Amino acid sequence: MTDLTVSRGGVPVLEGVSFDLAPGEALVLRGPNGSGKTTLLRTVAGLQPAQSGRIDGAADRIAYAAHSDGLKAMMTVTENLTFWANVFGRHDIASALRDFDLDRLDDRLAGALSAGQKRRLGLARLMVTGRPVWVLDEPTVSLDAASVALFARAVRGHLAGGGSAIIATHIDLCIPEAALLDVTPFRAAPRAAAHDEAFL
Ligand SMILES: Nc1ncnc2c1ncn2[C@@H]1O[C@H](COP(=O)(O)OP(=O)(O)OP(=O)(O)O)[C@@H](O)[C@H]1O
Repeated sequence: MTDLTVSRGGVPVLEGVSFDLAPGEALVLRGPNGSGKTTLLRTVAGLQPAQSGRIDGAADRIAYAAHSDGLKAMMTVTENLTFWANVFGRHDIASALRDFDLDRLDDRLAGALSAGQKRRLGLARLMVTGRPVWVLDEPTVSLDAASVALFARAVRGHLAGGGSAIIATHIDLCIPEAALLDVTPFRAAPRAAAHDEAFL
């Protein structure tokens, strides 16, 4: 990513953000609430255009996990993972079930899972996509300490297999391979237009 400016509602949020992410590398985004981490991740994932700058090598390589778990409530755990695997032309869900400790919940409806179990299933979806770049927004919300450790292990396994990850989080994930990027210095200066919209 080179010299990116990202915006919300037409107002620049972060300016001049550049970073590289090679296979096997992870980047943890830090910054206070409202500083622009979600906006940056959504832009990198191609869900919204960059205001300026360049994003190379991201298209079709990213699996994005947002704040919501993106589950089908009336499908079982197995059916949800199978659905996502098939969307990405893949079939193996066994390792995702195992790595996120979902084996014993495999035939439960997603709508009947606890918040932390739903989150584990939402994250397990990443594994079945086969996509090399994981873009994750606050992935550990609702997770207990044991599940955070499961998640960190899954990320490290992904990195060891040549994958990469960009993760916005407020907690220490204990992923020693990860570099940190504090977005605070890249916050856009307040624009006159943002304050002059007196008639909105
Ligand atoms: N539609 C919009 N128009 C203008 N500003 C917006 C709009 N949506 C969000 N914002 C602002 O953009 C800024 C960046 O929000 P963003 O969600 O990227 O922050 P964040 O770093 O992910 O925060 P958090 O840690 O709370 O999740 C915030 O100040 C937010 O209020």
